[in-house]
Amino acid sequence: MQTAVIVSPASNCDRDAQVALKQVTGNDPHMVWHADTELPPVDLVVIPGGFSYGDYLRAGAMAARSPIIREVIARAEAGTPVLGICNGFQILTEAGLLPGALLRNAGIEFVCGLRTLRVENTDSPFTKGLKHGQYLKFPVAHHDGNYEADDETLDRLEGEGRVAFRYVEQVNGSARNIAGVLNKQGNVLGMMPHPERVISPLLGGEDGATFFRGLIEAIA
Ligand SMILES: NC(=O)CC[C@H](N)C(=O)O
Repeated sequence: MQTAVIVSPASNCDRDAQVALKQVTGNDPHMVWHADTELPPVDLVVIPGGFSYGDYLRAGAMAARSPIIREVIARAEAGTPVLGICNGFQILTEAGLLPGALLRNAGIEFVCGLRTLRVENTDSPFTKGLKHGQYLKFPVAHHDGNYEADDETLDRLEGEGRVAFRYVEQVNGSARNIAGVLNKQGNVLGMMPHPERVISPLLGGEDGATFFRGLIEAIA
């Protein structure tokens, strides 16, 4: 099992993603710089959290135009699973791989801490190992996590089962408490909460390890 983590200037969860992937796959992921134009053959691409390009213009807007993202889009279209966490989710919407946008949190404040999510989809590689209605506790840490899309898009996402995770309480103003969404094919997931930060009791929880184990088993 080979994986890749995309690293941009001011990514800050790339090391966490690297450690989580090593823990579940046994292999070191390829750390791929944003300016690279090619990805090695991999079974999974992770775009980690952070403040790529200082969140300049809009969070994720500049990283979405990085050379490597053209290759990520090509892989996603060819069916490779792509996971965007927090800033990675922002990059995926800015790159057009996922619908909607991540706006400034309602209330303007940076939100930080463990939040509970409910699993809403079990029909994608990312969620196959989970149970519908299962609760997961993942940390959030963002100022632009307020997921918005027009009503037609939101209804379509709901109707097609593409809401992967929902917060059980209001966290940042997100429409319908959406915490994570899938693309139509189910091989691209964007989520604001951070599973890579809870992969051991030493880090305050193991729900992230459960998430990554399920994902790796689904694509093995
Ligand atoms: N943890 C992160 O990835 C932070 C995401 C982001 N740039 C924000 O604060 O909205």
